[in-house]
Amino acid sequence: MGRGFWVVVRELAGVVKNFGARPVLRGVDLSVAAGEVIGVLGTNGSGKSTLLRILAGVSKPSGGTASGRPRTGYVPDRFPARQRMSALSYLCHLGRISGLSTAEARRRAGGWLERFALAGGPDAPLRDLSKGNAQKVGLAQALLPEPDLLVLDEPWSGLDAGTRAVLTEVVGESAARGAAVVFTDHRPDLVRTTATRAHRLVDGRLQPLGSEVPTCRILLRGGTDEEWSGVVARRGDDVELEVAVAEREALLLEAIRRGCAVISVDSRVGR
Ligand SMILES: Nc1ncnc2c1ncn2[C@@H]1O[C@H](COP(=O)(O)OP(=O)(O)OP(=O)(O)O)[C@@H](O)[C@H]1O
Repeated sequence: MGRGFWVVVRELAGVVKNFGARPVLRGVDLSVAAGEVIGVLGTNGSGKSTLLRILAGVSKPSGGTASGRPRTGYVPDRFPARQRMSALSYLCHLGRISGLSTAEARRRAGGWLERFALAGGPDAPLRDLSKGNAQKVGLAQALLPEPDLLVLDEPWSGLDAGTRAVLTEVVGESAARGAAVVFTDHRPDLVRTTATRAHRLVDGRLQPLGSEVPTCRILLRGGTDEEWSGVVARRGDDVELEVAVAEREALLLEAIRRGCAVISVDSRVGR
């Protein structure tokens, strides 16, 4: 794989993904070039993980094309690490599968676990790891083969402050050595500061950040059990929605119809 800016490592053209009759991606075009860091924002259920699975090559589009076969490291939104084996043994095993010698796999795996400060050390059994520590092993397995494309699904979530900073450094270093990085997150500020290019996934399509319609956040409490679209977060009885400013009045009327209390309407727009 050639290195350097504008070498496209992976390209999605008109990618559609349906689950049953339900379209989640409706025509996504995305060129991913070596050395760039692409951030993807989107509300819960907007299809970010679906998009990243297709980019990582672990899921096939229902329509359109996904081309390029870079060496890929992928961190899914939930890292499944239920095995009895230690973090180090697990990573060494994956390293050998990806073609590394045992000694090299051990050296790299140990290095990543130390850098991410895995609690319990490299011999900690996978199934005993907390969510954040399992996430560190997930990151280490993705970084192990020095991928040309790093696909990270909400990689900062669940990490402590120190490890979040290390991960930000690692993303920068990966791009500097010529890897492409694509990540998702829910925080527009983090996406803006970390990515060289940022998008928002809306209605199954990618929009460059900044070109999207202005939105506002509305916090509702209680009401009927009907599903909302545009959910950003749920806390107990509270649901936080992000909606286009143009739809604000209609949504507030709907909230009243459903018997919800309107706790706040955040007037910051265009995020
Ligand atoms: N394997 C599947 N089968 C059926 N529906 C699915 C499957 N995977 C995802 N979906 C649906 O596709 C939609 C998009 O899901 P996805 O996980 O991609 O969203 P997301 O933007 O990553 O959400 P979140 O921010 O909550 O992680 C959701 O409605 C989800 O229920």
